[in-house]
Amino acid sequence: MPVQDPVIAEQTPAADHTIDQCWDRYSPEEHGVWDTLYKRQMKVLQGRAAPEHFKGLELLNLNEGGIPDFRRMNEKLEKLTGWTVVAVHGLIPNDVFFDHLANRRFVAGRFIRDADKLDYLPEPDIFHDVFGHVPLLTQPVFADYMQAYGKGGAKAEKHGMIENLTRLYWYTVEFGLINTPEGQRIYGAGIVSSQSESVFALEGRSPNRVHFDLERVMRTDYRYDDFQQTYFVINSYEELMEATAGQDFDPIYTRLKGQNDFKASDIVDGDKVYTQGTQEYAKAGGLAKGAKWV
Ligand SMILES: C[C@H](O)[C@H](O)[C@H]1CNc2nc(N)[nH]c(=O)c2N1
Ligand SMILES: N[C@@H](Cc1ccccc1)C(=O)O
Ligand SMILES: [Fe+2]
Repeated sequence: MPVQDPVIAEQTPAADHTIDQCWDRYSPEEHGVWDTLYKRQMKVLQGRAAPEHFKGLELLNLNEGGIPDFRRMNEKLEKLTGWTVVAVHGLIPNDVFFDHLANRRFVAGRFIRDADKLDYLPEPDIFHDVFGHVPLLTQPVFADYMQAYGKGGAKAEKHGMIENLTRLYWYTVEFGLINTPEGQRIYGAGIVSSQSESVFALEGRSPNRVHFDLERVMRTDYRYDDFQQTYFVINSYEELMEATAGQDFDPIYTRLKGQNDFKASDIVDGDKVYTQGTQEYAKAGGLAKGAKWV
C-alpha cells in the first residue's frame, strides 16, 4: 500500500511502474528529514560502514544536503558504472524489479518517512533506497553483481525459486557484511540505513555471523521486519560475484528443491562461524516487545 504522498497519489505509474520524482515538489520539511537521517547515519557509520559506501556518497555528492535530485545524481552515476536511479510508487512486482536491475536501473521510492517515525518503515523510502543502496552502485564489481542478479531473476522464476534468490539478495545487498583489514564492515543497505542495526549487526552479542556460502544462504530464512538473526560475511565483492554470476544456477536450483531450509537463527554443520550469537534479542521478542540488546 503506497505511503500517503500526494505527489505519488496524483501520478499513474508507467507500465514499468516508474513515476516522476518531481524533485521540485519536496517540502523544506522533507529535505529536513533527509538531512536529519543523513547526519545521524554518518555519525553511527564511522568505523562501521565499508569504505566503498563513503566513497560512493562523495562521488555522487550526496553529502551536499537535501534530498538528491535523480536528474543530477544520474549524470554522475551513469558515467561511473552505467546505472541510473528511477522513482517508483512503492514495492513493485518481482519480474518488473528484476527487469530494471537487469538494465542497470535501480528503483527507488520517491517518498520519505515522517519526522516522527525515523526508526520504522513499512516499506523502503528514498532514504533507505538512495542513501542505503545507491552509493555502492559506484563500486564496479558490485554494480556488475546487481545487474547479474537482475538477469538471474528470469531463471529463478522458471524454476519457481524466487524465494531462494530473494534470500541471496536479502543476505547480501540488504544485510551483508564484508571483511576488511580493519575488521568487519557493513555493505548491506538495510543495515547502512538503520541507526540501531548498524550497531547490532557488527557489535551485538545476539546475532550469528557466518562466512558467505551461496547455497547455505539460499536455504536460510530471514526476518522481514526485525533485525536479522544471522549476518553473512564476504571477503570481497569479487568473491560474491564469482560465487553467483560465475556459476549456472540451474543445477543448484534442482539440488535445493530436495533440501530442507534453515531457520534464520541456525548454525549449520560446515558453517565458517565468526560469531555464534546468543539470540537473546530474538528470544526476548525483538522489536515488537521492545527487546533490549547489547
Ligand atoms: C525481487 C524480490 O522479491 C524483492 O522483494 C523485490 C520486490 N519488489 C521491490 N520493489 C521495490 N520498489 N523495491 C524493492 O527492493 C523490491 N524488492
Ligand atoms: N548465475 C545465476 C544468476 C545470478 C547472478 C548473480 C547473482 C544472482 C544470480 C544463474 O545462473 O541464475
Ligand atoms: Fe533495500
